[in-house]
Amino acid sequence: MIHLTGVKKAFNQGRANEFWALKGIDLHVAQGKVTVFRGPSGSGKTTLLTMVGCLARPTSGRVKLKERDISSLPERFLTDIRRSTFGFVFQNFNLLKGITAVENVMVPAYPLGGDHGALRHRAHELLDRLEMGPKAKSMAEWLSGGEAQRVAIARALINDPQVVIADEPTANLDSARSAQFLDIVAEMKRDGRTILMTSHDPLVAEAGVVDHVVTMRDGVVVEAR
Ligand SMILES: Nc1ncnc2c1ncn2[C@@H]1O[C@H](COP(=O)(O)OP(=O)(O)OP(=O)(O)O)[C@@H](O)[C@H]1O
Repeated sequence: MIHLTGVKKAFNQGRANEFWALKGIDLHVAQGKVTVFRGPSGSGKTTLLTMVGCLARPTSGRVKLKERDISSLPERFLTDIRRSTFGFVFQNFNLLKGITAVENVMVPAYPLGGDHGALRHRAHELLDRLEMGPKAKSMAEWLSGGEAQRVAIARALINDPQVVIADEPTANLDSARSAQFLDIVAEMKRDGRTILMTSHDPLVAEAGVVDHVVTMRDGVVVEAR
């Protein structure tokens, strides 16, 4: 589904502090599978996810999504593809403060227009599925880490994405909540979604729901299984 060929990414290119975070990645991500990226801090996992999720462009190399080369598309096309194809769960969940949980879930759907009432209904349904119904009207800043995470997951799913990308999703969770998160991953997989996540947590890499583990070091893939 997603093919990376020779993907390199430099930060501060041409300056004294030039740094190559990715040094040539070849990778194939199959549809409907769960892939975990692991490796030491600074090995390039997050940078790679930003390439795959069209959040940034490679310095060189190609990213193909369903046979379409997306690495060279202009920003406005990338924005559309990002919105229609990917859902993101960021490490600190990045919920907007001052608005409720359900309003946070609705935010990524606003640019697509559509009926506000139907959208609110869908957002409530997603929160119910994640057992967050009772907290739907809580302000984001009142939520615990595990609750905020489930709101972030509901938000990632609001546009019915084919691919869900999660950066260190269990970093702020205890073991019970991490296990609960993996159950949610299993459900997303059953729904046919492709899931990509980074994790330092061995429990995540070894979980039964995970199909592929990609190990990175110093901007290259050292093992893929
Ligand atoms: N915007 C940036 N400008 C300069 N350097 C950057 C930038 N973003 C990332 N880097 C560098 O690129 C390298 C890879 O970063 P990345 O966040 O991809 O690593 P990671 O494997 O996800 O690490 P962690 O496990 O700590 O999240 C790091 O050395 C980082 O300092």
